[in-house]
Amino acid sequence: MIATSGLTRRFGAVTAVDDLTVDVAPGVVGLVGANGAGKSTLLKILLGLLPATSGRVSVLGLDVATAGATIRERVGYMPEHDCLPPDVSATEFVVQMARLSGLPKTAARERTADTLRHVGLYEERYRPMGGYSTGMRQRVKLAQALAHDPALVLLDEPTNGLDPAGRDDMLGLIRRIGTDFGISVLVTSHLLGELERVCDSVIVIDGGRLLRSSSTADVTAASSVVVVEVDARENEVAARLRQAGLDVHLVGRLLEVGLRGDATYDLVRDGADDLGVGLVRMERRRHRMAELFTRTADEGGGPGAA
Ligand SMILES: Nc1ncnc2c1ncn2[C@@H]1O[C@H](COP(=O)(O)OP(=O)(O)OP(=O)(O)O)[C@@H](O)[C@H]1O
Repeated sequence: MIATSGLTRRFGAVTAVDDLTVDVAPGVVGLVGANGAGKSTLLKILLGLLPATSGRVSVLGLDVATAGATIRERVGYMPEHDCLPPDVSATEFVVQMARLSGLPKTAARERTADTLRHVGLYEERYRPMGGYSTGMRQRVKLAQALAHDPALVLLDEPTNGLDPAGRDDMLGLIRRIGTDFGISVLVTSHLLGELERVCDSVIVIDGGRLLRSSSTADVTAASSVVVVEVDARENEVAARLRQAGLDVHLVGRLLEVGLRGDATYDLVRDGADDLGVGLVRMERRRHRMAELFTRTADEGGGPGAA
């Protein structure tokens, strides 16, 4: 979907993107980095809006240096900053953007209605955007990126300024762009935790340099720890399970039990039952990407994962 080789972009003394070589497969891909890491600069280079200082980049198999206009026909872009005219409605705006992308009038109207419905804007779509909440504005920005049915969308910090419920909605929408419509997504955020929930893979950059590029499934594979929560007397349950030959650590009120095959689950259930204690939760822990990247940061001075 995207390939860069030795990509570098300097602004005077600042190197915003520094010798970046990365191959991005189709799917929903996260690009994470602290503020100033070079994410927006990279997106603008991918769109052919900003020339690289050196190195090569291709998007959808096309060379950005020579095929910028063709790439922009097939790629949607949601910029980070607010860019919506306050005195027009979402419908008028998205129709206009779709027409600028080359759709005929009727097709532009139809696509606009579909896309605005998809992002969850209904009767509000006829009101001037100046009165919209941040969440509604982010949805319009997303809709205009999708209006011309692109093969790939580049989303720059789409959860910025949203409250937790708004973030969840936006992350759900992003996931569905990939799964329901088969459109590849490159989405940036400074929060790794939110990207791991919706992305097939994540690229981490810091100071314009590649720190890591990994598939989410590889990183978040199941660990060998079963987390157990009981409704009382966790110390006694822990002792009981140790007697049964299991490794148990008490962390606050939770028991972390080392997995020894499927029999572990039966031993935990029986142990709690013997003591007359209720079992609230028993689940195999999954690694979180943040753990891995925090270790990387400790070793190499990269960004803290949130
Ligand atoms: N047009 C420009 N002129 C000068 N310096 C710039 C320009 N654009 C970006 N930079 C610098 O390049 C570095 C990377 O900026 P960039 O906006 O790409 O980071 P980012 O990861 O997108 O962060 P943010 O989320 O804060 O926008 C920063 O140090 C920034 O100040």
